[in-house]
Amino acid sequence: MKYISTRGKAPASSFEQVLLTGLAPDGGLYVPETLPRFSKEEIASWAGLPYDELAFHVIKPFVNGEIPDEVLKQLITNSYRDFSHSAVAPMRNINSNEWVLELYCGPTLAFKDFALQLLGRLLDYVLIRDDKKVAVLGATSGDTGSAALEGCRHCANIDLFILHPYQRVSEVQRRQMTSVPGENVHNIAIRGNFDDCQKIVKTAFGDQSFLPEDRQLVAVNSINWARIMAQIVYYFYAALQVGAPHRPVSFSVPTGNFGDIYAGYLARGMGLPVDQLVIATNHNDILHRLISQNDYSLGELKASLSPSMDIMVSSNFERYLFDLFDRDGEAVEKFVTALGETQQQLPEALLQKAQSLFSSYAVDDETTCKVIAEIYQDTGFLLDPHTAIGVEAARRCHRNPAVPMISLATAHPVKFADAVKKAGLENPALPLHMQDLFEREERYDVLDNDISAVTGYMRQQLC
Ligand SMILES: Cc1ncc(COP(=O)(O)O)c(C=O)c1O
Ligand SMILES: N[C@@H](CCOP(=O)(O)O)C(=O)O
Repeated sequence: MKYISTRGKAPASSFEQVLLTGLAPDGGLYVPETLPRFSKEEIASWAGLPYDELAFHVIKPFVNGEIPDEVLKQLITNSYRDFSHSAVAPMRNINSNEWVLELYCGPTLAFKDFALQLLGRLLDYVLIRDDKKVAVLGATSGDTGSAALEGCRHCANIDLFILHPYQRVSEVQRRQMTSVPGENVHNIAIRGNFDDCQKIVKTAFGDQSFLPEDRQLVAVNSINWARIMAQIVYYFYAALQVGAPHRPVSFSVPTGNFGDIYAGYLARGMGLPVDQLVIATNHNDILHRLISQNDYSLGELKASLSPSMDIMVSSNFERYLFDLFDRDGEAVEKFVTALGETQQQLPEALLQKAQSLFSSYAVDDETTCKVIAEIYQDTGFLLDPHTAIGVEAARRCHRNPAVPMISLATAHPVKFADAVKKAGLENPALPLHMQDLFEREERYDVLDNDISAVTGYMRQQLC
């Protein structure tokens, strides 16, 4: 298996090459040249497998033998060993055919742990084997940051630089990142929003001349293919529990950078019978506007009660566009680089194609809180605001009630006290391993929204 760029101008790369980078040299994102496809019988034979065993089957074709099977198996098993629930990703029924997939049983209480626990181990293995040192550079709206630090902080060959938007993440999210000890951990608060942080990261990948000679940048955001690869697994895991592959299944996914829902799109391409994928957004609704009104234009990024989804420039949408545009890299580049300059529209036939799989819905803060309160009252289950948006969008968009609808629960409510309080409910207690979070020392620096401020800072720390 080779990986190619969505802009069509970069040489094909191996798994190890895409693991150890971020963007392709032409500014595009890597995708597999061809997607592995599993037969119905093969998928059916995985019913009842423990999470890690299923993950090995799904992930193996993407690694292409570049890591020996036995090693890969062990890295996967170790990644999910310490999750707080034996099912790793437990499923909960909230109404007749409505399900919630709990993806927050990892160490940092968000779905990011599924990929970043594995990414940290894959990097550690490859870097030690090849005797290489790298600098990880990531942007976070709150959850990727702590999951990346937790996944990679033990790797001696990695220095970690995580940018978060100053005063725009929740207090628990900030403390989870800024209280991580270690000489190799560098938290930077940027005076700007998440899109600003992500732009700095992408610009730095494009010109790495600021790094010492023996270093290269590696991404921990979902621009790194390995992130997406690991996130495909739980779509299979959940679907198998409600009767797939013998019946279709739908998913509702709280969406920001489009990584999570893109993983669901790939699961479908690999043979999982997915009927509907619901794009659930907060008022930063560029993707909802595109799907519902064919309006792909930047609006003002406004803070919400679901801060992790305060994103407008949705990185992985480019990967989907690459397929939608029949893998025409030039057309993709033209479409995505015009964002911000003009209002972009899809040709009608392509919009209809997108709409045949994707539905979308945007949920405001008030409704988010109402849903948190209602679901708690009806089921005793406390949702975080991102999950509440997914559940509401699922209810609004579910086309066929006979098809199970699974909403992805992407974070634990304890991370978002503001929303829980505004819903009139009490915030749950922090889990045992985070009990002293509010007493831990915090370390971070605040920098202007300026690429040279960040690259200068990184150079100073690395030299
Ligand atoms: C809790 C939570 N939910 C949903 C999302 C959206 O996921 P994606 O960016 O993959 O669309 C994020 C962050 O991206 C998140 O942290
Ligand atoms: N919501 C994310 C934003 C970054 O998304 P990623 O999936 O590309 O890492 C966060 O919490 O940081």
